[in-house]
Amino acid sequence: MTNHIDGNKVADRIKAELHSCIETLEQNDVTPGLATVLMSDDGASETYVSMKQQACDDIGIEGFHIEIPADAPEKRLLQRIEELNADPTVHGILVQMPVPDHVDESAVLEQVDPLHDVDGFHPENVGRLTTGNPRFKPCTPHGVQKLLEAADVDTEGKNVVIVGRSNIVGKPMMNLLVQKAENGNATVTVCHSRTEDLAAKTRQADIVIAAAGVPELIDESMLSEEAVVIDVGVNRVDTDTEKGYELVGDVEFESAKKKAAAITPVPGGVGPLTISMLLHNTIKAAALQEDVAVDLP
Ligand SMILES: Nc1nc2c(c(=O)[nH]1)N[C@@H](CN(C=O)c1ccc(C(=O)N[C@@H](CCC(=O)O)C(=O)O)cc1)CN2
Repeated sequence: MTNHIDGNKVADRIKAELHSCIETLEQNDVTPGLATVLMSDDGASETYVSMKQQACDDIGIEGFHIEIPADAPEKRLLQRIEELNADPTVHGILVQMPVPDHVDESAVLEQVDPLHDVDGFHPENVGRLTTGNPRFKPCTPHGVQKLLEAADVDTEGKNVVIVGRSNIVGKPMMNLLVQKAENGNATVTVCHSRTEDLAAKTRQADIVIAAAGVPELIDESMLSEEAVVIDVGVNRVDTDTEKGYELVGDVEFESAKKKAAAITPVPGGVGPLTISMLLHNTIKAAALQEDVAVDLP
C-alpha cells in the first residue's frame, strides 16, 4: 500500500522540539536572530522568504528582513552582509537564492561569516560537510534525512539515486548520505541532465530523490517496485486559475504513488522541512556564538 510521507506533520514535530532549545537560550538571555536577505523580484523567492520570517515569528526567533533592489550593484549586497556579520543580535544570515545574474553567487556565499551561515553554503561549511564534520547541514538535504527517518526508512546499504546536482540540494544530499553516520552509509548515484538512460539508473534505486527542477520528470515506469520516492521539486506551472499557477513536483505523483512504498507530495512534502531545518540551524548558530549548550533534535 502506498504510504504518503506527511512533511507538514514531521516539520511541526521538529518545530515543537526546537521550542525547548529556544527556552534554554532565553534562560541564558539569548534571543536567536535570523537575517533573511532578498535581492530578487521573483515571486517564489518572495514567498519562501516570507515563510521563513513567519516561521521565526511562530517559534520565537527574531527575524530581520533585508530587501535589496534586484538591479542594485553587487557591492551593495556584499556591504549589507558585512554589516550583518558584525551585528551581535544577528546569529544567522541567509541570502535567498538565486541572486540576479549580475551578482557573483560565490562572492556572496563567501561573504557570509561561516559561523552565521545557516544555509551551510559557505566553502568552509561545505568542506566540513564533505569531510564528515558538518557544522550547518544544508536545510533541504537535512530535511530529507529527517523525512526518511520519520518514515522509518533506513539508508544504510541502500542504493540511493539523486536526480539533480545543485549546490543547494543534489551535492550536499550526496555528501550527507555517503557519510559514515546516522541516516547515511548509503550507496549514492548522482544523475543530472547529461546522464544517459536516466530511467535505467532510477530503476536500480531503493530510494529516489528527485531534485532536478523539471516538472514531472519521473513517472511510475522509472521506479522499482517498493521504491521510496522523495520529491524535492517545487515547480510553478502556469494555469488558468486565479492564482495563475499550480505547484508540481519533479515526480508524476499520481502514477508514482501506485508503485512507491512511500512518497512525498508536493506541496506538503520536503518544503516544510526546509523551513524547520533553517530554524534548527539558526538555533545552533545562536548556541555556538553565545556558548550555550542546547539539545537539538
Ligand atoms: N538561501 C536559500 N535559497 C534557496 C533555498 C535554500 O535552502 N536557501 N532553497 C530553495 C527554496 N526554498 C527555500 O528557500 C524553499 C522551497 C519550498 C518551500 C516550501 O515550503 N514549499 C511549500 C510550498 C510553498 C508555496 O506555496 O509555494 C511546499 O512544498 O509545501 C520552502 C523553502 C531555493 N532557494
